[in-house]
Amino acid sequence: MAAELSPIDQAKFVAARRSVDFVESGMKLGLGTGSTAAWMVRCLAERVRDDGLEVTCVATSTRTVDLARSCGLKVVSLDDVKWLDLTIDGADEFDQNLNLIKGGGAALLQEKIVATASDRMIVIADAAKEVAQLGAFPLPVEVVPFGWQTTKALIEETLYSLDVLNREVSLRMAGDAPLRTDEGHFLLDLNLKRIGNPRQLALVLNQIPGVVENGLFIDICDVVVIGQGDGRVTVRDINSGRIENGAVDITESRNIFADLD
Ligand SMILES: O=C[C@H](O)[C@H](O)[C@H](O)COP(=O)(O)O
Repeated sequence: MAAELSPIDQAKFVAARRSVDFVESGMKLGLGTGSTAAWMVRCLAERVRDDGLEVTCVATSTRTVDLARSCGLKVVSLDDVKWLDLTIDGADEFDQNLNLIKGGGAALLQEKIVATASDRMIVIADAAKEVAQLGAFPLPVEVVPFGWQTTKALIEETLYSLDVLNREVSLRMAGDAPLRTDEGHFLLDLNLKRIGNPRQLALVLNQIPGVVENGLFIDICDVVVIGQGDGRVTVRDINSGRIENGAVDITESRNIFADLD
């Protein structure tokens, strides 16, 4: 129920609710992963039900596949459709250029493949995710399990050569064992505090043997929808420079089953 939601969850709902206004019937859609994306999946399912929209969805994690199907959405594989009209996803941080850190929910690899295969990517976020400089959120890097400690050492060496001052690298755990992504890989979280040159870092990380992908999304996001706990919402389009302010009725979240992950 909306009255029981924290302001941050209300803000996530607001961004998610506004984002599904961009969906048109016939679209092929990428569905992100995480608590904000989970709201979006529910809002989308409501539009499909109430407005008769017909959409085909590709999900970015097994969690999102399960949620979308349980909401009655049609989910296919990316290989079934190959290209998408629009992807809507959350983020851990975004800057003024709409470059992102993603992967806090361990889904960065499929998220980056799906977003890159989309004509447009919309990021949905609460206002606290906006930063002047990326890096306060530890940067997730997906690595193959084979020789992961060597890969970690190579990452640390690379950070040193780039003069990155803060370079704590830790293996993400799930209880007593390393967390496995949907693709069976491990995740290293790079606590860098500040990322001076995200474009350069994204490129050099992916050149290290054993690195599968990193959580920096550079020049991928087109639009950010920023929600606030009181219902205010801002839509910012990086290509047109257009900024639109509006509001969402937060009581609408009562109609949506709020099984947040
Ligand atoms: O791997 C997970 C994703 O990149 C999420 O979109 C990101 O962590 C944001 O998640 P949330 O909406 O739960 O803050």
